[in-house]
Amino acid sequence: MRAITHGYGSRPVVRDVSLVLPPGQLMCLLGPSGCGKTTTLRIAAGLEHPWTGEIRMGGETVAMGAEALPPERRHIGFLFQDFALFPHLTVADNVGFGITHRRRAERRQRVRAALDMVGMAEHAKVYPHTLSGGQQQRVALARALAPEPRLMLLDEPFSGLDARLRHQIRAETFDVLRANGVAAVMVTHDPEEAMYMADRIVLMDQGRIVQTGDPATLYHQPACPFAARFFGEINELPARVRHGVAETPLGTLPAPPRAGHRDAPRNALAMIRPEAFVLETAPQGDQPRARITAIRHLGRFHDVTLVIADGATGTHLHAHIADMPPIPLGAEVGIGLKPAGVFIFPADERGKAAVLSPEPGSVSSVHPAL
Ligand SMILES: Nc1ncnc2c1ncn2[C@@H]1O[C@H](COP(=O)(O)OP(=O)(O)OP(=O)(O)O)[C@@H](O)[C@H]1O
Repeated sequence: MRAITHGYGSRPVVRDVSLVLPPGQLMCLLGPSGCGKTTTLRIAAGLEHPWTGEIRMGGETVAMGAEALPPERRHIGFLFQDFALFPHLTVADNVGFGITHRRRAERRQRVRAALDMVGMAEHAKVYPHTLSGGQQQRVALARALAPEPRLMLLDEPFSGLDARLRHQIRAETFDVLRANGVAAVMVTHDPEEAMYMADRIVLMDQGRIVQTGDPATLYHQPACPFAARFFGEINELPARVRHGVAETPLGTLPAPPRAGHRDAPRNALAMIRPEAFVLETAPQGDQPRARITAIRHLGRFHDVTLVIADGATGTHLHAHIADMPPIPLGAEVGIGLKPAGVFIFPADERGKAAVLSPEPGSVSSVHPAL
């Protein structure tokens, strides 16, 4: 997909999007509601004709300008949230629905193979209403895979399922796609789901691609404040950068060149993931300090609220501490930071507006844009 722009009426909702999906890989389009994920998927499917740009599949141009191959000739499988199986057809007939043009013996063999893939072969003769939600989802996956598509498109396929089933079905879907080497593009607004499923995540905002990369890159090297915020709660502090060093309320931190390497100090934003904090019970010398005002045990870690003396009200920060030392509420601790969870951005980068705290010097941790 190259330089695709598309919209509804005169309003563009997908802007200059280019994507490359290597064979057998799973790509997730991730972003907040309305950012253009589904429209991008529909363009790939041939359900929307892009205003501009080109789409190629396996070396063949399937859309360019007014010329476009219809969806049924693109050899694409679909799995959407409302995967509606046909209630009056058996499981086997549902799965065979998209391959009725093939010879009978071949069709039977494909249906059998597709049901085997998802572990539903023994349910071939029953009707969908006798199956659980998870089983129905497996049948829908088998139906999508039966025609041996060269590409699978999945749009929030697990969002109708409750949390436990969702985890199970997404793991099964991932295994089936992987085992069969099926290339797939999946739309989700859930960063955790994208990180679980994707070889490559494409993060979108307002119709544009913000960042593309493997899950670790997006989490550990966010390209902008929006990308940093999208993957979870993050603390935000004002900073001033000069000569590659950021002055923050938590002391000086190294800053990348683009955050400010000129002589004149530049306003910047320091973003700190909660898990980047290290608490020192015996602060040393001029080490930055904070007071502990709340400790909540959340299973895998403690959520610790810290207040640093910064302005009249102090600044609240949230730390996630896996091995919580025995520290009483109200104690003062030294603050250390693991560099991998600290990002410094120029204050004028995208997302600047959200940098401002609701009240001067108050809560500066921000929840993901879900
Ligand atoms: N058929 C349509 N006609 C007019 N506007 C549309 C149509 N489909 C989508 N839009 C608008 O285009 C924008 C992008 O929608 P799209 O469904 O692609 O986003 P999305 O990222 O998939 O969001 P969601 O997760 O909420 O589905 C939204 O503002 C949406 O309201």
